[in-house]
Amino acid sequence: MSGAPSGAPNLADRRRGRKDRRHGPAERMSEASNRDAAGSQPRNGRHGRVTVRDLTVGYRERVAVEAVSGVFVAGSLTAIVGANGAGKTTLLHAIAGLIAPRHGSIEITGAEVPADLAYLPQSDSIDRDFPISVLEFTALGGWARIGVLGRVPMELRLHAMSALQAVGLDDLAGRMLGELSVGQFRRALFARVIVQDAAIVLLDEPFAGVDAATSDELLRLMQHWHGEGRTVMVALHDLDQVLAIFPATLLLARKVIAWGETVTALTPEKLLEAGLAALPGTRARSRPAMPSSR
Ligand SMILES: Nc1ncnc2c1ncn2[C@@H]1O[C@H](COP(=O)(O)OP(=O)(O)OP(=O)(O)O)[C@@H](O)[C@H]1O
Repeated sequence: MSGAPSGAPNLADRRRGRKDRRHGPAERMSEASNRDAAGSQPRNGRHGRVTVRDLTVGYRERVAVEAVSGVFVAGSLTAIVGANGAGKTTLLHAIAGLIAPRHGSIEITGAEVPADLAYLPQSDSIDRDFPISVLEFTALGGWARIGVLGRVPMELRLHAMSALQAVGLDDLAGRMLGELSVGQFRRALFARVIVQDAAIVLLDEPFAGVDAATSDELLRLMQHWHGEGRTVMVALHDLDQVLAIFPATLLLARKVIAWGETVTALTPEKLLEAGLAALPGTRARSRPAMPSSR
């Protein structure tokens, strides 16, 4: 990954020759339109492909994600966009295996989960009071290689240090995690993802609340991961950023409003349907409420 060691050297070998050849209804529905501008042929032997079939996820009586079907093709870079409460985090949680589907399924092929799936949560959902240094936190990205209770081997410490360098945080490696600012903590989260070296990367609002320079650097890092052939999904709110950078977009309002090439997914009509104001220069009329949960 960017400026850092490429991580577990045996991952590419493990993935080699694991092309997915399945073609069910979910694939037919969205795969063609979901191919990104860089082409959907993953590079570096990475083939993480996520197929979502009729997925419904909820919390008690509330349905947060309903009947979602589609494919995140290997090597794609997809923005997941929607109003507050649209189900973006819930979908990412379901893909990461943190919440079980109520109905439907998620199939991940070409990658060994959970080790090959990196999830960067919203920063405010992490307890930062845990007594751990920035370096140790970053090294946790390699948990699959060391085991949760194992000692951090020197090779992994070096890898974590190198990842901290890549995000400009090496000077703070010895600091306690709780002492970092919001932007520094976000960089540490990205460093942890670098160490994990996963084929599938899920980012939940990774650029929220950071300054423009930090946001630009982290965006470049994310684009680099995409360039390496990883499958990257990002929940975010900045539509200008989505239009400028993301080849594919999933527009969500509990259900799928649109899923495909960004320029065709983010039309004024579809944005309004999703409860979002239309982009500047487009004809925004009213702003309908989010469809209510059952
Ligand atoms: N732990 C939970 N328990 C109960 N309901 C929840 C829980 N987490 C989310 N929800 C509900 O599920 C729906 C989807 O929430 P989710 O966090 O996935 O939306 P989101 O699109 O990520 O929103 P935001 O942009 O505000 O982060 C919302 O109605 C929310 O209130």
